[in-house]
Amino acid sequence: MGVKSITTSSSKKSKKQHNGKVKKNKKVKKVRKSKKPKSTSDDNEAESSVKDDGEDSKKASGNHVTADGILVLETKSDDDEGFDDYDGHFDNPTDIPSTADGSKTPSLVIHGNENDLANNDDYIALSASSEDEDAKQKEEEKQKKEEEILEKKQKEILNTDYPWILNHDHSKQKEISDWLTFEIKDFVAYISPSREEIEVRNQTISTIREAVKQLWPDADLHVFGSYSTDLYLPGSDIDCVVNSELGGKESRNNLYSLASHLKKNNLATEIEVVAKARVPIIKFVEPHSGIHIDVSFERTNGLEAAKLIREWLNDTPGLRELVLIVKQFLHSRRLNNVHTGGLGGFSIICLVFSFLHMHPRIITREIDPKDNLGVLLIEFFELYGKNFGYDDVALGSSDGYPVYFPKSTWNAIQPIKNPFTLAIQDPGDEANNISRGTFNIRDIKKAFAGAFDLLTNRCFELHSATFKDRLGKSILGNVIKYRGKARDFKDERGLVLNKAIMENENYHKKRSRIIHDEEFTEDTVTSTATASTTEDDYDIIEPPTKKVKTQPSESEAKKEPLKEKSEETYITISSGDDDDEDGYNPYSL
Ligand SMILES: Nc1ncnc2c1ncn2[C@@H]1O[C@H](COP(=O)(O)OP(=O)(O)OP(=O)(O)O)[C@@H](O)[C@H]1O
Ligand SMILES: [Mg+2]
Repeated sequence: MGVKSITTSSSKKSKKQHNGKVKKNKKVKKVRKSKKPKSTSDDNEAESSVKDDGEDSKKASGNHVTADGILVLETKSDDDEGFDDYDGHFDNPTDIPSTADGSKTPSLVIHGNENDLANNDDYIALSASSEDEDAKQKEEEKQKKEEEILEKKQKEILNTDYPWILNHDHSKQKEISDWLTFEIKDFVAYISPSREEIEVRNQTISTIREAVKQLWPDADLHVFGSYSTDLYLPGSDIDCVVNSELGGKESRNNLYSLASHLKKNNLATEIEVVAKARVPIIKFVEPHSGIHIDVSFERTNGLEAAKLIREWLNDTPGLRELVLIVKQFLHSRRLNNVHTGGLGGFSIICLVFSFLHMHPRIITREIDPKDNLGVLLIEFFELYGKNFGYDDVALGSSDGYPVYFPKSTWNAIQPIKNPFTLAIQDPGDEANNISRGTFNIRDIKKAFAGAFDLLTNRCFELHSATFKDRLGKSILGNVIKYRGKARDFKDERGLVLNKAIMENENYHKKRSRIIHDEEFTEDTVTSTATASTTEDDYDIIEPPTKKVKTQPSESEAKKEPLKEKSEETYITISSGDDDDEDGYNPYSL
């Protein structure tokens, strides 16, 4: 089922606009990264090697470089992070003016077939044979010309910002919304990982894990975040966590020990130790792959979240596509970095998940999300750019499904100093607002609203253009750009195993076995105790606390239409232990 027109009216779940009384954001302190730290006595013990490094260390911030070249950040800013040469400015490839205030957005309805080829003087009359040949020749010439124009335009865009349209021309689509849907799919295919990229990530994780185990035999390294959910862009970092039997690896000294150990083994450059943060981490670049790695310590919440997000992906068609587009959109505007008030990957996932699960036309099965990604993207921008009531509404979940609730009833975030903030309840911890760092919601909202205007204007413009003028044009290119290394369009996630996913599945399987075994032991102990005390009629034995698995609720049953269609291409890869899979299938997404 496809939607054949774009309307602006369907996603007005909350019409409350912010009141405009927004305090100016505090300026974020910039901390200069030490790109080429001086390498000195590598042999020093990590703990003792934390020394002052001249003038830098005298800064009030307390940031300094250790003797073995590790940057220690007492305060942290990541605003120079990024994986390509984005300039942070919005370069509109078509120079279509945006309706700056976003208030007068035209309602967009695509009419009949004015642009059909049949209306473009393509009619060839049947008559005498010489005329036939003439007409045929003319037609061939015309086609040749069109191909030349397309080729020329495609050559031009090689150096521009929307390479996903190369050899993927959808300009002849009757419905503009379908054109945008195809472009979104092409973009996702374009940035999806190749076999080599997955292998490099797998290898990188293995190498770091070995090094961690070498230093701490009681510890292991697990991956969470976008690599373990297949929601990574080509340059995304890998989020890892070190957990240990003895615990305590998050101590300041241990952080330095690991940083130093990785450096000595040539496994880390550009190392930063963020020891004082709420979640202490080490950040570095693995030099062989060039991948940015974040390592946190002694936590399991990210591992839980990874499993949950994979379940969301399985149950929510369109989630992966829209998340990747929104990530890229925010990245190219440098609005994705939580350290500078941006919107992080986890928050983006929650916003899109909530949007899709509460969309009236998806709930009622009126539309198939995969066939309507274009309309949905526009409506996502409309909702969070124009209509969402940031002042009053929080996003949360109930029975595993997203809900809205009043911010005023969320005790954990009281008192609310600035009402114009995004509040998203962590699905794994109801006291945690995962978007509390997103203090720049004003710019994010503005960017979303601008994207809505740009996309709808572009759709209008291309709708009334001739097919000749549409050739080589992009709709999506009006709001996102990609300036990484040239890529092919191969999504090879089905060809090679993503070890982070497999290991996360194994981790959860193992954990549920442990819980089961514990319960079983408790049951056995209890029944033994019961048996041995049967003669003692008055001994009351408390039943063991059971971990109750939630039954699917009524609302879950209603959500059935969001389940992925089974006729999709399905390639399974054996992880060596079939039992350990949680049903995640990259090619069904
Ligand atoms: N504010 C937060 N509170 C609790 N956990 C968080 C928070 N932010 C991130 N996390 C955890 O860290 C993981 C990675 O978060 P992140 O924002 O880096 O998203 P990501 O999917 O890895 O995106 P990206 O590819 O942009 O890095 C999340 O899946 C979540 O488990
Ligand atoms: Mg991440």
